[in-house]
Amino acid sequence: MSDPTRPVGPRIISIVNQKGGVGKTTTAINLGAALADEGFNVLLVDLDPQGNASTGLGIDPSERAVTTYDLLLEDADLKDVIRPTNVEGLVIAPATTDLSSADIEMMSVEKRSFLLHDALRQPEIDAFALDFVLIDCPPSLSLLTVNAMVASHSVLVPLQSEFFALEGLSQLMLTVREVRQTANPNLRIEGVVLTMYDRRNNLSQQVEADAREALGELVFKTVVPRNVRVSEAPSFAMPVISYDPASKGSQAYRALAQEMVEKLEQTTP
Ligand SMILES: Nc1ncnc2c1ncn2[C@@H]1O[C@H](COP(=O)(O)OP(=O)(O)OP(=O)(O)O)[C@@H](O)[C@H]1O
Repeated sequence: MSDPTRPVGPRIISIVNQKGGVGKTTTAINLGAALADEGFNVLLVDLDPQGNASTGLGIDPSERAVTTYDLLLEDADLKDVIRPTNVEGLVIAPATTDLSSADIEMMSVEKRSFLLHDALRQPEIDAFALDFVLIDCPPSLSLLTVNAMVASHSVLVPLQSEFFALEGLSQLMLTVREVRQTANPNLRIEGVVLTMYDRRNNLSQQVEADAREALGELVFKTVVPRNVRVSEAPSFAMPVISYDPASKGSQAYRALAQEMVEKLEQTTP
Protein backbone atom coordinates (compact mmCIF):
# COMPACT_ATOMS: atom_id res chain seq x y z
CA MET A 1 0.00 0.00 0.00
CA SER A 2 1.38 3.42 -0.79
CA ASP A 3 1.46 5.76 2.16
CA PRO A 4 -0.48 8.97 1.60
CA THR A 5 1.29 10.58 4.54
CA ARG A 6 4.71 10.83 2.95
CA PRO A 7 5.74 12.17 -0.43
CA VAL A 8 9.19 10.50 -0.54
CA GLY A 9 10.67 7.55 1.32
CA PRO A 10 9.48 5.93 4.52
CA ARG A 11 8.61 7.86 7.66
CA ILE A 12 11.37 7.06 10.13
CA ILE A 13 10.37 7.05 13.79
CA SER A 14 12.67 6.48 16.77
CA ILE A 15 11.08 4.87 19.80
CA VAL A 16 12.93 6.50 22.66
CA ASN A 17 12.95 6.68 26.43
CA GLN A 18 16.18 6.45 28.37
CA LYS A 19 14.29 4.77 31.22
CA GLY A 20 14.47 0.99 31.10
CA GLY A 21 11.45 -1.28 30.88
CA VAL A 22 8.87 1.33 29.86
CA GLY A 23 7.60 -0.51 26.77
CA LYS A 24 9.87 0.67 23.92
CA THR A 25 10.43 -2.81 22.46
CA THR A 26 6.82 -3.85 23.04
CA THR A 27 5.66 -0.70 21.24
CA ALA A 28 8.13 -1.17 18.39
CA ILE A 29 6.99 -4.75 17.77
CA ASN A 30 3.27 -4.19 18.19
CA LEU A 31 2.94 -0.80 16.54
CA GLY A 32 5.02 -2.24 13.67
CA ALA A 33 2.75 -5.28 13.41
CA ALA A 34 -0.41 -3.15 13.62
CA LEU A 35 0.84 -0.83 10.85
CA ALA A 36 1.74 -3.88 8.74
CA ASP A 37 -1.74 -5.24 9.35
CA GLU A 38 -3.14 -1.96 7.99
CA GLY A 39 -1.27 -2.72 4.76
CA PHE A 40 1.85 -0.63 5.32
CA ASN A 41 5.35 -1.97 4.71
CA VAL A 42 7.32 -1.61 7.92
CA LEU A 43 10.97 -2.09 8.85
CA LEU A 44 11.81 -2.48 12.53
CA VAL A 45 15.43 -1.51 13.19
CA ASP A 46 16.64 -3.09 16.42
CA LEU A 47 19.22 -0.69 17.84
CA ASP A 48 19.11 -2.09 21.37
CA PRO A 49 22.06 -4.39 22.16
CA GLN A 50 19.67 -6.51 24.29
CA GLY A 51 18.07 -7.56 20.98
CA ASN A 52 14.64 -8.17 22.51
CA ALA A 53 12.76 -6.94 19.45
CA SER A 54 14.75 -9.40 17.35
CA THR A 55 14.05 -12.43 19.56
CA GLY A 56 10.45 -11.25 20.08
CA LEU A 57 9.97 -11.53 16.33
CA GLY A 58 11.58 -14.94 16.01
CA ILE A 59 15.22 -14.15 15.21
CA ASP A 60 17.45 -16.74 16.88
CA PRO A 61 20.21 -14.85 18.75
CA SER A 62 22.62 -17.80 18.50
CA GLU A 63 22.52 -17.56 14.71
CA ARG A 64 25.41 -15.49 13.28
CA ALA A 65 23.19 -13.14 11.36
CA VAL A 66 24.27 -9.90 9.72
CA THR A 67 22.96 -7.29 12.14
CA THR A 68 22.60 -3.59 12.77
CA TYR A 69 26.15 -3.68 14.17
CA ASP A 70 27.39 -4.62 10.68
CA LEU A 71 25.11 -1.99 9.17
CA LEU A 72 26.57 0.77 11.34
CA LEU A 73 30.18 -0.26 11.72
CA GLU A 74 31.02 -2.65 8.88
CA ASP A 75 29.27 -0.89 5.98
CA ALA A 76 27.00 -3.91 5.44
CA ASP A 77 24.35 -3.66 2.75
CA LEU A 78 20.84 -3.06 4.06
CA LYS A 79 19.55 -5.97 1.96
CA ASP A 80 21.88 -8.36 3.80
CA VAL A 81 20.70 -7.14 7.20
CA ILE A 82 16.93 -7.04 6.64
CA ARG A 83 15.12 -10.28 7.45
CA PRO A 84 11.50 -11.35 7.12
CA THR A 85 9.39 -11.94 10.24
CA ASN A 86 6.33 -14.11 10.61
CA VAL A 87 4.18 -10.98 10.18
CA GLU A 88 3.40 -10.13 6.57
CA GLY A 89 4.58 -6.61 5.75
CA LEU A 90 6.95 -6.40 8.73
CA VAL A 91 10.68 -6.94 8.24
CA ILE A 92 13.46 -6.51 10.77
CA ALA A 93 17.07 -5.43 10.96
CA PRO A 94 18.15 -7.50 14.00
CA ALA A 95 20.59 -6.49 16.74
CA THR A 96 23.38 -8.26 18.61
CA THR A 97 25.14 -7.50 21.86
CA ASP A 98 28.11 -6.33 19.72
CA LEU A 99 26.21 -3.05 19.43
CA SER A 100 27.24 -2.17 22.96
CA SER A 101 30.92 -2.24 21.96
CA ALA A 102 33.03 0.87 22.24
CA ASP A 103 33.84 1.05 18.50
CA ILE A 104 31.18 3.65 17.89
CA GLU A 105 32.44 5.89 20.68
CA MET A 106 35.88 6.00 19.12
CA MET A 107 34.79 7.42 15.78
CA SER A 108 35.02 11.06 14.86
CA VAL A 109 32.11 13.18 16.09
CA GLU A 110 31.03 14.13 12.56
CA LYS A 111 30.83 10.54 11.41
CA ARG A 112 29.52 8.70 14.42
CA SER A 113 26.14 10.45 14.74
CA PHE A 114 25.27 9.85 11.10
CA LEU A 115 25.98 6.10 10.85
CA LEU A 116 22.34 5.03 10.84
CA HIS A 117 21.24 8.06 8.84
CA ASP A 118 23.62 7.09 6.05
CA ALA A 119 22.80 3.38 6.27
CA LEU A 120 19.05 4.03 5.90
CA ARG A 121 19.66 6.19 2.86
CA GLN A 122 21.31 3.42 0.85
CA PRO A 123 19.50 3.48 -2.52
CA GLU A 124 18.62 -0.19 -2.15
CA ILE A 125 16.11 0.70 0.58
CA ASP A 126 13.74 1.63 -2.26
CA ALA A 127 13.42 -2.05 -3.16
CA PHE A 128 11.58 -2.67 0.11
CA ALA A 129 8.95 0.00 -0.69
CA LEU A 130 8.81 0.88 2.98
CA ASP A 131 6.16 3.14 4.44
CA PHE A 132 7.51 3.20 7.99
CA VAL A 133 10.81 2.52 9.74
CA LEU A 134 10.54 2.10 13.52
CA ILE A 135 13.79 2.18 15.49
CA ASP A 136 13.84 0.42 18.86
CA CYS A 137 16.38 2.35 20.94
CA PRO A 138 18.35 1.24 24.00
CA PRO A 139 17.45 2.58 27.47
CA SER A 140 19.94 5.44 27.33
CA LEU A 141 20.61 8.69 25.51
CA SER A 142 23.81 7.18 24.14
CA LEU A 143 25.29 7.52 20.68
CA LEU A 144 23.02 4.74 19.45
CA THR A 145 19.95 6.77 20.43
CA VAL A 146 21.48 9.92 18.95
CA ASN A 147 22.09 7.96 15.73
CA ALA A 148 18.43 6.98 15.70
CA MET A 149 17.29 10.58 16.25
CA VAL A 150 19.61 11.93 13.56
CA ALA A 151 18.22 9.36 11.10
CA SER A 152 14.56 10.00 12.00
CA HIS A 153 11.69 12.27 11.09
CA SER A 154 10.30 11.97 14.58
CA VAL A 155 10.51 10.53 18.07
CA LEU A 156 7.80 8.46 19.74
CA VAL A 157 8.07 8.22 23.52
CA PRO A 158 6.48 5.36 25.49
CA LEU A 159 5.72 6.54 29.02
CA GLN A 160 5.05 3.91 31.65
CA SER A 161 2.03 4.72 33.81
CA GLU A 162 4.13 4.50 36.97
CA PHE A 163 5.90 6.58 39.60
CA PHE A 164 8.47 9.02 38.21
CA ALA A 165 7.20 8.52 34.64
CA LEU A 166 7.68 12.16 33.72
CA GLU A 167 11.10 12.38 35.32
CA GLY A 168 13.74 12.16 32.67
CA LEU A 169 11.47 13.57 29.96
CA SER A 170 13.13 16.97 30.20
CA GLN A 171 16.53 15.34 29.63
CA LEU A 172 15.09 13.51 26.62
CA MET A 173 13.66 16.77 25.24
CA LEU A 174 17.06 18.44 25.74
CA THR A 175 18.67 15.72 23.65
CA VAL A 176 16.01 16.22 20.96
CA ARG A 177 16.80 19.95 20.99
CA GLU A 178 20.55 19.29 20.71
CA VAL A 179 20.01 16.93 17.78
CA ARG A 180 17.82 19.59 16.12
CA GLN A 181 20.51 22.22 16.60
CA THR A 182 23.41 20.09 15.42
CA ALA A 183 22.24 17.52 12.92
CA ASN A 184 18.52 17.19 12.21
CA PRO A 185 16.61 20.51 12.37
CA ASN A 186 13.31 18.92 11.33
CA LEU A 187 13.15 16.27 14.05
CA ARG A 188 9.62 16.23 15.47
CA ILE A 189 7.89 14.58 18.39
CA GLU A 190 5.49 12.02 16.93
CA GLY A 191 3.83 11.64 20.30
CA VAL A 192 3.94 10.23 23.79
CA VAL A 193 2.07 7.00 24.50
CA LEU A 194 1.09 5.87 27.98
CA THR A 195 1.96 2.20 28.46
CA MET A 196 1.07 -0.47 31.04
CA TYR A 197 -1.97 1.59 32.04
CA ASP A 198 -4.15 0.17 34.80
CA ARG A 199 -7.63 1.71 34.83
CA ARG A 200 -8.28 0.48 38.38
CA ASN A 201 -5.21 2.20 39.69
CA ASN A 202 -5.32 5.85 40.74
CA LEU A 203 -1.63 6.16 39.97
CA SER A 204 -2.18 5.44 36.27
CA GLN A 205 -4.90 8.08 36.17
CA GLN A 206 -2.67 10.57 37.96
CA VAL A 207 0.25 9.95 35.56
CA GLU A 208 -2.13 10.36 32.62
CA ALA A 209 -3.53 13.63 34.00
CA ASP A 210 -0.01 14.97 34.66
CA ALA A 211 1.24 13.95 31.22
CA ARG A 212 -1.75 15.51 29.43
CA GLU A 213 -1.38 18.71 31.44
CA ALA A 214 2.36 18.97 30.78
CA LEU A 215 2.43 17.78 27.18
CA GLY A 216 -1.07 18.49 25.85
CA GLU A 217 -1.73 17.29 22.30
CA LEU A 218 1.57 15.44 22.19
CA VAL A 219 0.04 12.65 24.27
CA PHE A 220 -1.81 10.10 22.16
CA LYS A 221 -5.47 9.62 23.08
CA THR A 222 -4.87 5.87 22.92
CA VAL A 223 -3.38 4.37 26.06
CA VAL A 224 -1.91 0.87 26.15
CA PRO A 225 -3.27 -1.13 29.09
CA ARG A 226 -1.23 -3.48 31.21
CA ASN A 227 -2.25 -6.77 29.67
CA VAL A 228 -0.75 -10.17 30.35
CA ARG A 229 -1.23 -11.25 26.71
CA VAL A 230 1.14 -8.44 25.65
CA SER A 231 3.87 -9.76 27.94
CA GLU A 232 3.31 -13.40 26.93
CA ALA A 233 3.46 -12.84 23.17
CA PRO A 234 7.28 -12.44 22.80
CA SER A 235 7.90 -15.92 24.26
CA PHE A 236 5.98 -17.22 21.26
CA ALA A 237 7.99 -14.93 18.94
CA MET A 238 4.81 -13.09 18.00
CA PRO A 239 3.32 -9.64 18.34
CA VAL A 240 0.22 -9.61 20.50
CA ILE A 241 -1.95 -8.81 17.51
CA SER A 242 -1.10 -12.28 16.12
CA TYR A 243 -0.88 -14.06 19.48
CA ASP A 244 -4.25 -12.85 20.78
CA PRO A 245 -5.97 -10.55 18.29
CA ALA A 246 -8.97 -9.94 20.56
CA SER A 247 -6.93 -8.97 23.62
CA LYS A 248 -7.03 -5.46 25.05
CA GLY A 249 -3.33 -5.04 24.25
CA SER A 250 -3.87 -5.96 20.62
CA GLN A 251 -6.81 -3.56 20.32
CA ALA A 252 -4.78 -0.76 21.87
CA TYR A 253 -1.83 -1.14 19.50
CA ARG A 254 -4.21 -1.22 16.52
CA ALA A 255 -5.88 1.95 17.79
CA LEU A 256 -2.48 3.57 18.31
CA ALA A 257 -1.44 2.76 14.72
CA GLN A 258 -4.68 4.25 13.40
CA GLU A 259 -4.40 7.35 15.55
CA MET A 260 -0.81 7.91 14.46
CA VAL A 261 -1.62 7.53 10.76
CA GLU A 262 -4.63 9.87 11.09
CA LYS A 263 -2.49 12.47 12.86
CA LEU A 264 0.10 12.20 10.09
CA GLU A 265 -2.56 12.63 7.41
CA GLN A 266 -3.75 15.79 9.13
CA THR A 267 -0.31 17.32 9.57
CA THR A 268 1.42 16.33 6.31
CA PRO A 269 0.67 18.69 3.45
N1 LIG B 1 1.16 -3.29 27.95
C1 LIG B 1 1.87 -4.18 28.63
N2 LIG B 1 1.27 -5.08 29.43
C2 LIG B 1 1.97 -5.99 30.15
N3 LIG B 1 3.31 -6.08 30.10
C3 LIG B 1 3.97 -5.20 29.33
C4 LIG B 1 3.29 -4.21 28.55
N4 LIG B 1 4.23 -3.48 27.88
C5 LIG B 1 5.41 -4.00 28.22
N5 LIG B 1 5.27 -5.02 29.09
C6 LIG B 1 6.35 -5.84 29.70
O1 LIG B 1 7.22 -4.96 30.39
C7 LIG B 1 8.57 -5.37 30.24
C8 LIG B 1 9.38 -4.20 29.63
O2 LIG B 1 8.86 -3.93 28.34
P1 LIG B 1 9.82 -3.59 27.12
O3 LIG B 1 10.90 -4.62 27.00
O4 LIG B 1 8.98 -3.35 25.95
O5 LIG B 1 10.46 -2.24 27.65
P2 LIG B 1 11.72 -1.45 27.07
O6 LIG B 1 11.49 -0.02 27.38
O7 LIG B 1 11.96 -1.80 25.66
O8 LIG B 1 12.88 -2.07 27.96
P3 LIG B 1 14.46 -1.77 27.83
O9 LIG B 1 14.62 -0.39 28.35
O10 LIG B 1 15.09 -2.80 28.69
O11 LIG B 1 14.83 -1.87 26.40
C9 LIG B 1 8.54 -6.61 29.35
O12 LIG B 1 8.57 -7.74 30.16
C10 LIG B 1 7.21 -6.51 28.63
O13 LIG B 1 6.68 -7.77 28.27
